[in-house]
Amino acid sequence: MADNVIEARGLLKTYGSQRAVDAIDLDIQRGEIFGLLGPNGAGKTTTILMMLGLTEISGGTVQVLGFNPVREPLEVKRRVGYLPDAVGFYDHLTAHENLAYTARLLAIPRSQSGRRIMEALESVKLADVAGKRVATFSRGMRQRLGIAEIVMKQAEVAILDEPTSGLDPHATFELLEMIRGLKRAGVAVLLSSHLLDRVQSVCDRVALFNKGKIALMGTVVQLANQVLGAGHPFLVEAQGADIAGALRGIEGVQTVVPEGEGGWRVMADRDVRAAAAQRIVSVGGSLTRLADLQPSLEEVYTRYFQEARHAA
Ligand SMILES: Nc1ncnc2c1ncn2[C@@H]1O[C@H](COP(=O)(O)OP(=O)(O)OP(=O)(O)O)[C@@H](O)[C@H]1O
Repeated sequence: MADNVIEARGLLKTYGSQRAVDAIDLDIQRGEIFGLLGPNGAGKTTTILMMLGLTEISGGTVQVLGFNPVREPLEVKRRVGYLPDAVGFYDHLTAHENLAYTARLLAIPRSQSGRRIMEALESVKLADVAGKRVATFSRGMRQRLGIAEIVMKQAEVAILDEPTSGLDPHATFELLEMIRGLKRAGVAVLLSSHLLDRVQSVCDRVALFNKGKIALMGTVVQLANQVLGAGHPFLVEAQGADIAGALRGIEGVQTVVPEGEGGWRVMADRDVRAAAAQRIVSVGGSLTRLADLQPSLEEVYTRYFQEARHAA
C-alpha cells in the first residue's frame, strides 16, 4: 500500500436505513497529520471506530498498516495509538502505574518498559507528576498522558478523537505541540475536530465530512481554491504615492480593495508580492507591510456549508 498507513475504499456504515458513513475513499500517508472535520453527526467518530475494529463495517474495506481491523484487530491495536474523546485511565492508579499496566498488556519486556515509560512521560512534561494519582489530573494532563501512552507504545499511527476539546488555550497549544512531536517522530496522526483554526495550524491535509460523505479533501490551500476560488490574496500597507494605482498596474493583479488605514487587500492570479514591493518603491512609496493572507479553514467551511444548504 505504498506509503499509505490507512486505506479506505467504499467504506460504509449503516444504522438501519441511515448511512452514517457513506462509501468513503480515504488514504492517510506515513508521517502526515490529517484532520477529519465536519459538523456533529457527520460520521467522523464512526469512521475512526471502523479503522480501529471497534465497530462492524457494513461495506467496503479498510486497511490499517496493511491489516484488516475486523479480522486482525490485535495487530491493529498493537501498532495504533488511540486517544478517544474521554480518555479511559484508572483514576486510582498513578500516571506511571497506568502506563505500566498498558505496557504489561502490550507485553513490553520489563527490561524496556521502565525506561520507555519515563521517556514517554518526559516527552509530554508529566515526569514530575509520574507518581500522582490520575484522579488529581486536569483534562489537559489526561490528554497528555494519552499521548504518552502512544509514545511509549511506539505506535506508527495515532488516532485522536477531538483531542483539544475542553482544553483552555494554553493546554491546547501544548497538546498541539505534542501532536507535532509525534509527526516529527514519524508517526502518522489522524485527528478529528470541529475547532478549525487549531486544526489549520497543525494539519497537512484535511477531509471535510458532510452527512457521511467526504465533501472536500486536500490541503487548506487546495480546499480554499475549490470553495473560495483560486487566487493569491495579500495585504499591503504603504504610504507616499498612488499605491492603489501602482498595484493595479501589476500583471496578474485582479482587485485592489482598501483595507483599514493606508492598507489594501490585493487579489492576484499568481504570487506577485515581489513585483508589488518593487513597484511601490519605484513609484516613491514607502512600504510598511506586505503580508500573505492565508485562506482560513473557517471561511472555507462556512462557505461550503452555506452553499450546501442552498443546493439542498
Ligand atoms: N450506535 C449508533 N446507533 C445509531 N446511530 C448511530 C450510532 N452511532 C452513531 N450514530 C449516528 O451516525 C451518525 C454519525 O455519527 P458520528 O458520531 O460518527 O458523527 P461525528 O461526525 O463523529 O459527530 P460528533 O462530532 O457529534 O461525534 C450520526 O447521525 C449518529 O447519530
